[in-house]
Amino acid sequence: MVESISGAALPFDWGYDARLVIPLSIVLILSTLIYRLSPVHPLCKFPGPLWRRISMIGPAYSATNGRIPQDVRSLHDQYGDIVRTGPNELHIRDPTVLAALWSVPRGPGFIGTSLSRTRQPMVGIQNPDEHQRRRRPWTRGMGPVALKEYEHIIAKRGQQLMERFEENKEEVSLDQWFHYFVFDFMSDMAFGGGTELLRNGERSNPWSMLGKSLQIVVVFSRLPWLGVYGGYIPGAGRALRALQSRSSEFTAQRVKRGSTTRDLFYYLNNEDLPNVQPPPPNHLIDDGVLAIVGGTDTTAITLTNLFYFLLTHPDVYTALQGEVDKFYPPEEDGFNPKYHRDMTYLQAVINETLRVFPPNPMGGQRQVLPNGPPVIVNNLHIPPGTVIWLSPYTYHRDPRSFTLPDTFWPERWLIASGHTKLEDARLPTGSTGSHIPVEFVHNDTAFCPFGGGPIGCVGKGLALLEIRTVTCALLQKFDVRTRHGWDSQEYLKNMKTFVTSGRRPLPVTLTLR
Ligand code: HEM
Repeated sequence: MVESISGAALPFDWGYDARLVIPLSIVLILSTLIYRLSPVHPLCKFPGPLWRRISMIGPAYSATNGRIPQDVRSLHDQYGDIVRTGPNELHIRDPTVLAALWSVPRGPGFIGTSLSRTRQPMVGIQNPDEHQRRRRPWTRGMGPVALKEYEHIIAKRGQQLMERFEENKEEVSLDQWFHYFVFDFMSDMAFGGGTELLRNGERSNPWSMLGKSLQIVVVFSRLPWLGVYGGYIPGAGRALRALQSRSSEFTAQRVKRGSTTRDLFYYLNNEDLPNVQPPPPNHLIDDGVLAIVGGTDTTAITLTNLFYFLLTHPDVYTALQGEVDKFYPPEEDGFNPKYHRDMTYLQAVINETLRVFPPNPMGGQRQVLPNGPPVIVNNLHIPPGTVIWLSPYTYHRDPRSFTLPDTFWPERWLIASGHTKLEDARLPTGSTGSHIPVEFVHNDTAFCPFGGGPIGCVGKGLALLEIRTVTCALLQKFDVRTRHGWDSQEYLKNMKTFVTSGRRPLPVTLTLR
């Protein structure tokens, strides 16, 4: 019989002296801390705040303030391009190594957010071969042939959006309607139907649990082991379980119904390859959640930010309206994407919106394989097991890559692509001089709102198609004006990033053109 610390006899023999538990734990914790601070730790040569080297608990807690991108940018300004932000974590803001680092495999953050070590959507799979296998149907489902099929769904839902705009034109909350549009479109596109937010409003939203518990999600993504235990706490993963169960319902209905159109599940379920076995149901359910989580907020936030910039930069609005009117006069079908590729100013405005406000400001986490070789790029040597972050926000706001990085200036894209000469380009809104006051720099490699490499955003083409179509159709049909009394500064206040950069209200009035 062994005694407990309080001296009472324990009911069974654990095979060791229980009085040693506390002292041994203290020794273990202290030796771990000393190791993490010591010159023998593999990341010792990288600078960073002392408290971040000790444990991930502090950084995970500080991430709940919703200001991770801004905080990381300050750390880079203080410590340089490579900062040790955790015992085993680096943030890297060096465009010369970025292209190579995109091929580092996925990091462990999704283990925490999906509350499971074993069950992961495609985006969370760390093993590169398995990830590549799971990504194949996604690549088919997001390729040019598939996108062509989705054009009519965008047009149908886009038409419905314009009708709602017309009915509510006195006061329209653009952010809200863009969210309704992306959810209805994504449900049609992924599952062949299932939501009617454009018709019935938010109360009918079967995905309303999305966006809940974001502060917990961000903590679990920094402390994956806690996420795994968190999964056992009743209530902790309620939003995730609800998402899975909703996706499970939608998936079951969709698989039972079979494909009526070539939707995303047509590819994810291998219906396009009759000789190939369909994947296990859990893969389909998790990838259904991924389509909703990855493909809705990001696109709606970009559309809202784009119109925020148009409304606060009247010269840009006028220039874009001119281009839309040239390609989509009233008699043209505003939902037909046939002119998109010629609309250089539209693309410049979209790029600039994504540069200043990337909807996923921290991008996708990476980890050098723990049992593999180190990653060596130029003079940078990253030891096995190191978690790395390549934050689009910090790359996009680096003056070495982009002139006046905090300024919204779509013309920079036209200058960089040779469509406009620097001396002929319109200056940023509100400029007083006759030329930009600094040397023009533009580094395309540092532009990464969709991440990059073999695990970069698979939905980029679809997102751009949606954004271009809705922008053209809206500007073709309506004049958009801010609601009287709206304070544009309010939009910038309380911008909080947990996973995405969050949704902010954009109230406008619309007038039929
Ligand atoms: C403006 C809109 C969007 C932005 C800014 C965006 C951004 C991103 C980023 C930063 C990543 C991580 C990439 C990396 O780790 O390198 C990602 C991954 C992903 N995105 Fe998007 N995304 C957008 C729209 C979409 C859409 C419409 C879909 C369609 C369902 C989608 C599906 C995915 C998927 C499935 C992944 C995981 C890819 C993988 O693990 O292989 N995204 N996205």
